[in-house]
Amino acid sequence: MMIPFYKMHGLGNDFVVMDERTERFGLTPARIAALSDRHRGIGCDQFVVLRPACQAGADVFVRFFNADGSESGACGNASRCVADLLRQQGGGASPVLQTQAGLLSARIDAPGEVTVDMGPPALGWRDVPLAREIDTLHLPIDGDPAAASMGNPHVTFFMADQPDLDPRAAGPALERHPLFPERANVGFARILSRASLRLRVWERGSGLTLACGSGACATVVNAVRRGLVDRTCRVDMDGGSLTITWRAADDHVLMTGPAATSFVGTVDLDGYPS
Ligand SMILES: N[C@@H](CCC[C@H](N)C(=O)O)C(=O)O
Repeated sequence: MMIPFYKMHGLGNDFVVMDERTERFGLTPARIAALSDRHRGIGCDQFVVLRPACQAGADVFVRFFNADGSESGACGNASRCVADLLRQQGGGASPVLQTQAGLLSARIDAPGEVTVDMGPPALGWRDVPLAREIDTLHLPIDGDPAAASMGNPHVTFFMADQPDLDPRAAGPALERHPLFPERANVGFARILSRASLRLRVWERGSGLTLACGSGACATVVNAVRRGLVDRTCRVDMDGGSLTITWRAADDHVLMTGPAATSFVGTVDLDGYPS
């Protein structure tokens, strides 16, 4: 069965997008993991499935899966890509995405340049979630990280005056630290100024990526909570930069950055586990 797919990326955080709005393709976690494999499949950090929206006001229902087949409630970079894909397909300038984390309003600023309202962060220990009641601003882990949810769990380490740390060293163990019952995305941030920071992220279920949109949002939220940056902050990642604004008026986090289509292809699903 030959199935079309879109290969897209946001700052090098790359996605396979499959459109199940008219037909289902039997995309089990095992099949998604096999298709996401960079050696034996198409290859991607996240696998994105489009379904018909079932909530009033939404244009499409979007589900995000990591390369290991696990599902995530949010993916910032893929949200910008889906908004831009809808534009390419003739949609309007303000698409609304239904996600597991709620409705996300997007704005096409220019072709391939998108702002997504990622909604308010969730800062309670049950929201992240953490395994027990702890102040999310100071977790009892070496390095004094902070935690926040942007629809998915993030922990942020602020690395004072250190050269870029390789997240592959500490990331895997921290992702599965007993404090995080649903695992966590692990960010290593270095403050550059009141309006900019450097970030590398070890992603739950995918490993080191070139950029992480929800991670950029969570990091700015945690940096503002610690009094380290202003509410609008540029986040420089290996693949490029995003602008994040944590709006005081309504607590929403806005993420602005690029969305790109690499190529469109077809794949024979019969060769993959069901
Ligand atoms: N790359 C993403 C985040 C993807 C999901 C994450 N790995 C998770 O499991 O929560 C982004 O751009 O936000």
